[in-house]
Amino acid sequence: MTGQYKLFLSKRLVTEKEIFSGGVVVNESGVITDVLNQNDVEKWIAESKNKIEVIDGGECALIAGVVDSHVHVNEPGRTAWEGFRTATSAAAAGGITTIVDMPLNSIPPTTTLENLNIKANSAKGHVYVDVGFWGGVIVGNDSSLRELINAGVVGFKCFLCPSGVDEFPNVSCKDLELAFKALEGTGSVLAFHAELEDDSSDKKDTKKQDPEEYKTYLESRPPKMEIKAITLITDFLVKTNVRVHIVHVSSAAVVPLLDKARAARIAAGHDAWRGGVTAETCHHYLSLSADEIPRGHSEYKCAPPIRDLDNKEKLWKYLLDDKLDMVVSDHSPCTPELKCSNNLEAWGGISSVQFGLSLFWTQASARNLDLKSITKYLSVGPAQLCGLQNRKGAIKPGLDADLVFFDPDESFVVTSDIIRHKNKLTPYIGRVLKGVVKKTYLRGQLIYADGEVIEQPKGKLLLKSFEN
Ligand SMILES: NC(=O)NC(NC(N)=O)C(=O)[O-]
Ligand SMILES: [Zn+2]
Ligand SMILES: [Zn+2]
Repeated sequence: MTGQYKLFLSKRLVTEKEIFSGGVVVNESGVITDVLNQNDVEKWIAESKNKIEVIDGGECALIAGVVDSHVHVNEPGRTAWEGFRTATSAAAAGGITTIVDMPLNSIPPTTTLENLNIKANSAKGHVYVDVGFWGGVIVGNDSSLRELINAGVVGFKCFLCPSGVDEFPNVSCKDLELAFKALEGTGSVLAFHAELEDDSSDKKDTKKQDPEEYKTYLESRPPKMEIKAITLITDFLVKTNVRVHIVHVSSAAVVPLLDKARAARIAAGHDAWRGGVTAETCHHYLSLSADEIPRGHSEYKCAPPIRDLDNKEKLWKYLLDDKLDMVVSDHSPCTPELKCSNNLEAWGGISSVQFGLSLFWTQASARNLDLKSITKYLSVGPAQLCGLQNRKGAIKPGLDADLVFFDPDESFVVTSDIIRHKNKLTPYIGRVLKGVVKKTYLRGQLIYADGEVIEQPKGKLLLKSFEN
């Protein structure tokens, strides 16, 4: 075999199962060929007939690149909110090697093959990390779903309540029936924004309350809205074999309902991962709580909302009990003027893609979790959701060498000059986070080093007609 091999060394190499001193061998195509323990490293070097470049991270942990399966890039159409260059350079700086773009907020939305191609063409040549794409299910586009699958979308997102943008209308039960029918047998996944309007009489009239207080917004979207949505979805689950995923679970109260639905599907012999019923939560729900949100600061506003401390602790418990499958950013930025002090009127969405890994590690390390938790919840889980498990998400032979040298013991302060998102507004300004990304590699190639993103974007679009 000719060609340049790379050998990445670390005293703390993190696989799905172990942390040990060893090395990762990467071939000239950027694929991992071997994962070696310390004894085998010496042997491999001695016996290798290949030219080898050794990249020694020393005490820095070597982890799999993070897969963030929930990112709104907004280009084209709302490029002032976020674009491919800025979002993917923030991702690279944050140890993320794959993002998956959500189908809404860009214009047009990713709801037809033509629209997907428009989006992919605006991304092409401008991505520093690999980018996958979600399609959207909206009113009346069921006939477009199969061709979007054939083009390579990872799955579909739909809304059960207004999405915040007119061009992405929420679906009714009738639309869902058509969508499930179109997706049956494809292996694709339908992801739900699971909030359903609650019209019960005991709902607080938030119009009479101070709109700058976060509590006012929080009370306008009670856990009941999430429960109602999950109840509707689980009613569908008995009628379909399609994989279902719940995005951004906020209320811990829905987790037992999902668990029950999953158990029923598994008992019925459903052989998809997790019985085809999966759920994610987000860094903001695991890092923040409603009581710490200052008045008039809508950079904390997202839907569903950040809830109280007790809810946050329950989400952590469910995550560690394997009742939630992954943690993602739901990076959904906008221009500063849309983040006004009125929490009822401001845009709902939190910007954070660059900080997900360190946000998670700040919390996880304080809870005595080890580095394998990062791989499990931030890489393996999202990769599996998106059908990328044979390419992305872990350090093992056959997968892309998407690797990060990460110092888990060092801390940093979030300041606006280090933020690479297009708009710098984020709830995390001034916070001290634990865990610093030193270097990020995509398919074995350096894409970020010590504060600098390497020019010449090397990312691929994970679509059939755009790869290579
Ligand atoms: N239109 C949006 O970007 N919505 C997003 N906004 C949030 N989560 O606040 C989402 O994922 O629902
Ligand atoms: Zn959503
Ligand atoms: Zn989102």
